[in-house]
Amino acid sequence: MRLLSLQVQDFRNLPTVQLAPSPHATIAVGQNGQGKTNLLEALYFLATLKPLRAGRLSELVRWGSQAARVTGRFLLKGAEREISVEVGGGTRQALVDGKKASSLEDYFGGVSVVAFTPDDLEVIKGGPDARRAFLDRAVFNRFPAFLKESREYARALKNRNRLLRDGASVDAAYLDAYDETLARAGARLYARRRALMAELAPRAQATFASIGRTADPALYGYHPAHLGADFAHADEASLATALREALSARLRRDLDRGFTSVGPHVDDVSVTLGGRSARAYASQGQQRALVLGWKIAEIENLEACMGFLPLLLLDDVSSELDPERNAYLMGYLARSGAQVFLTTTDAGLVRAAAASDTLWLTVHGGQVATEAPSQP
Ligand SMILES: Nc1ncnc2c1ncn2[C@@H]1O[C@H](COP(=O)(O)OP(=O)(O)OP(=O)(O)O)[C@@H](O)[C@H]1O
Repeated sequence: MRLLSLQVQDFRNLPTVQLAPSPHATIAVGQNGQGKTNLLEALYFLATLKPLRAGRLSELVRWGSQAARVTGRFLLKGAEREISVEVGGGTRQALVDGKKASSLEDYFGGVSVVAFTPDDLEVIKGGPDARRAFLDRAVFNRFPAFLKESREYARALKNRNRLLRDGASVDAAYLDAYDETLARAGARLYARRRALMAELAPRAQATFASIGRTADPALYGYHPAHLGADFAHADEASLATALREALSARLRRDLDRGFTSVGPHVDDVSVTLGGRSARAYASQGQQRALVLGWKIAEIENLEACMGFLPLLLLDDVSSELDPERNAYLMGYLARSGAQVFLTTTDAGLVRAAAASDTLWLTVHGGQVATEAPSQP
């Protein structure tokens, strides 16, 4: 997979951007608040249809404009295709080769992206929802059908919660039918997440061992609390049965609260260092290394299992990592041959690692120029 060209219009503070990225590294340099992250966000939005950080779609449209548009021309399995996304009036429209996409599968068709931003530290420091979102992004990259499957689960959950809020008037038989649907959809999500973690955790643990500078091993795990010891081997039908039982066991409580308290939507990923919670005990630098281990594992895993490297977006990562880990990351990226977009406020941090075919961009006040920053 390779991005051949990118066009951005009225996305955040970027009025117009048109560029042909390097097949390897494209490095955007600029002071704080100039639009570097916005450029990465435009790419992320194109590749996922999800904002990287905005809560609402309307935040993506340049102030004073009606709509934003991002278009990318990709080389995918030897064929070129163009995908575009338009946002306006709070909705988004996905286009393939200029026509409305017939389905999300048609739109994505092999485009995948892995982003690494300073906010990713939330995966260690933040709550379960941040880790779940992180896990699900990786699952979606690995198993594109997961997008549809997680939507089905979200729909079933919404319906059940609506019913629970009706409280005493709920017909038990009616609720049973909802539980059946929810348990089946939930079991699929468990199985997808479990499969991804089985591939990814050993790789992430190995990467951490080489960058963590500690004898303590890292462990990344996914094990929903109510699913018992045989979660690792249970088939999907057994997972659905277990979830159904958990839903029944908590029905009273759920009716009181008006929402469903068990299922993939409340799961967590555990990250431990030397057997202790990384959130409570790992240093800031170790936490960064734990996230870096995960990201590199994700890239390696996609290449091994899907046969292509994702597009990599690295936002201001060089200032987050110490020189040794930074050198490790740059070395890894150069060896991997991945197509990378990288932002930095200080070109000096990445100049030494930049190959001769690097495309340098200078970002200033939303204007993106294809020129190298001057050497100090
Ligand atoms: N919808 C929008 N319309 C216009 N400008 C916006 C919009 N959303 C954000 N901005 C502006 O974009 C700028 C921030 O850009 P961005 O986050 O890309 O900065 P950056 O270059 O990555 O900076 P840093 O190095 O601080 O992370 C801010 O000036 C902000 O006001």
